[in-house]
Amino acid sequence: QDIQVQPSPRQVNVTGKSMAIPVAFRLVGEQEANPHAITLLKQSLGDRLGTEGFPLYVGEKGGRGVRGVKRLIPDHPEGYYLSITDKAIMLAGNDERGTYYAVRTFMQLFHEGHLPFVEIQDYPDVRFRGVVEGFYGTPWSHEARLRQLRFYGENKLNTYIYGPKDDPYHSSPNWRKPYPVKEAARLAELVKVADENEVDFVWAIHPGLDIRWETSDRDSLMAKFEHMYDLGVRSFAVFFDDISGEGAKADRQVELLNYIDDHFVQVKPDVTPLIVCPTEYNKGWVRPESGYLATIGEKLNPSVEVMWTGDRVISEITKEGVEWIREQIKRPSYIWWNFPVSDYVRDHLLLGEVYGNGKDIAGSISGFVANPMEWAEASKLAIYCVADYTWNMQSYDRFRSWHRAIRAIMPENVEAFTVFARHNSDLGENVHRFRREESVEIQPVAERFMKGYREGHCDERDFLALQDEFERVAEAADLLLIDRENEALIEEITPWLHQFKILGDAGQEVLAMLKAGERGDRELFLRKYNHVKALRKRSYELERQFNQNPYQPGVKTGTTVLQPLVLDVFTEATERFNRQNGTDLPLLADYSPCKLTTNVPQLESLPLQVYPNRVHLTPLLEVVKWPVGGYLQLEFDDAYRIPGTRLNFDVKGDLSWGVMEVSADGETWQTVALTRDTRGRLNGKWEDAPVKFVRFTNTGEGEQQVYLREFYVVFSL
Ligand SMILES: CCCCNC1=N[C@@H]2[C@@H](O)[C@H](O)[C@@H](CO)O[C@@H]2S1
Repeated sequence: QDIQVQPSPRQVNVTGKSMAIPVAFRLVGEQEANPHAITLLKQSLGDRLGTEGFPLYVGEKGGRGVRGVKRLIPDHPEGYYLSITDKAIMLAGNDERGTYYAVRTFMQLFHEGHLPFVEIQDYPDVRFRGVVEGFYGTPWSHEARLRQLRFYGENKLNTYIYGPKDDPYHSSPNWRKPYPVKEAARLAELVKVADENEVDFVWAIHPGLDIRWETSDRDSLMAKFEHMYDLGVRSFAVFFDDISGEGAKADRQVELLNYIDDHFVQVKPDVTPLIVCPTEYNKGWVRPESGYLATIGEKLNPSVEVMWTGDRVISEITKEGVEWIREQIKRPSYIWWNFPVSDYVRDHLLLGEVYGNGKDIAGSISGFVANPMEWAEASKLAIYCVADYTWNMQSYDRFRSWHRAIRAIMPENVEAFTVFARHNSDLGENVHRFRREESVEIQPVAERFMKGYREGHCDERDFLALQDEFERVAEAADLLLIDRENEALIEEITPWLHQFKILGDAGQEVLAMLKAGERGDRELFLRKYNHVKALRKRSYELERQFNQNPYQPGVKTGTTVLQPLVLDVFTEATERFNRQNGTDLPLLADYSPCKLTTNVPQLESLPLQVYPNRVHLTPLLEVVKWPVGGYLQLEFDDAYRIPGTRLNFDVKGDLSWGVMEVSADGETWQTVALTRDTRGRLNGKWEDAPVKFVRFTNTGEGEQQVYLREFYVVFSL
């Protein structure tokens, strides 16, 4: 079909003919139709809309204006029937939202002064579709949220769940308190703009960190919901994720949730179904012996929606997986998809395609919301694709959707943003071992070229292809840095654009270095060598200056193919030069003086943040279950003194179950005395003979549940 509608409609019949856009439309049905749909029509048709001209019928099934097409309207929530003929235009919704969506589709049919004669019957696969602002880190700004809600209206997403972990009035300590006046007014404005864009604004509460199972806290929660209801909120959620202890008890949670459902949701005339985030929210964390999910499945009111992230915290959603959980909770699950969220790989941007989820899962889920990055505008790439996928799964095409998302978000710089997004999509090593494709087109060329170069021949065609790619990288960075069409987006990604420019330059220069080496041109080789070293230093300085945070500070780009290629070519060319000229030009420092071993499942692939004299474990956001005998060990490349070490597990009790030890040989160990400071952190040091190993072990009687807030070791020769 030559018409481009986002998301892809279900059933489209085009006749191939079209008509010039009428100069005037006679609007029929204005009084009865969804007012937001009428407002949208007026915005897009302006003064062409009036009481004279080409007939334009709009309204919900049963309305006078659309009486004739009643049986053509799909009988599904949010469904609509649209037809354009040389006689009239019909925009007929199965319900109010359907009418609104018919208008959204209609607005996309205007093309070069013409309207195609077309008949569309359309409705969404998934009932609740949208975004959950549920990440750790800087919550989105008010302006960013307003832009998001309008974006959801354009893309037929009907749900925005407000649940930023770092909002103290959403979570502890102030979930019991009403919002201060200013914040309350902003939330009220968000609700209003959400309504205008036919988006349910779902306000979530996260009480589990300190909730007491008494009527006083239950009443506090009900009062808070009433306060939010007064602000205009009509959709509510309770999050019990990422907690341990009292708050994690299933029967207590169910008792509270059923109470809220019975005494609030079901008694209010206009509140949508309650949504809950269970504590066991992915299959990897299910403990059958706990009976947690069984309690939810059997005792929680069937009208309550239960969220689920899949087989793991970060995972692709499969038919098998959603059918499994459906059995457990005795209802379809409401998917919280942890993509493009990057709060566990904060130095990376996730701008790649949306793929890996089944196209056959619609029958077993009630909702699908994406948890985005703290970078609101940059998250729109994935959100656009999720809108397409959840509306019409069968016809979803990951590349087509991604490419149309880029055109929608950066119409003036499609090529440049495509290059940038293509090389900023993988996460790198991370604790969840979740990876995404990156640099897919150039990867085979890079691999083949490097293999050939190592074997002594440099394939000219591949060389030129790589050179061309690095030139495009450098060009894209500069074009985007001066882009003014989407300033909010450029502001978010500027650190990564600077890093991308350096990568493009470095790529071209290492290839020039290689050529100079092949030609035996020492002087040129040394010039290029020094330039690459300088670029590398600038790259490190960017890393230290931008996007600083306690988790993954810094700015990474092209980490899966392009950066390793630059490093490989540089290393190979420099080693050859040193051999040919008897020189000892240093290589680029990229080794790590320390490696981690552990038998704690959740810590297995935990990346380390290595600095000149300190090594940090990447803090974790989730609760870590630390089994008896569980240990975490750092092995250094040399023997060092340990002037300081610090750990913070954010647990209330003492840490008598744990012991910190050091060793020179990995055989004999000495205990390090730890002292607790005023903020509950445990500090220690080892001033005796230098050691190569530092480890922490649970020598207690039972499994411990801790937060890995901070764990670092200062080492020095
Ligand atoms: C079933 C839905 C509950 C999901 N709750 C989650 N909480 C955390 C989120 O705040 C994080 O952004 C996410 C990614 O780190 O991990 C988990 S996913």
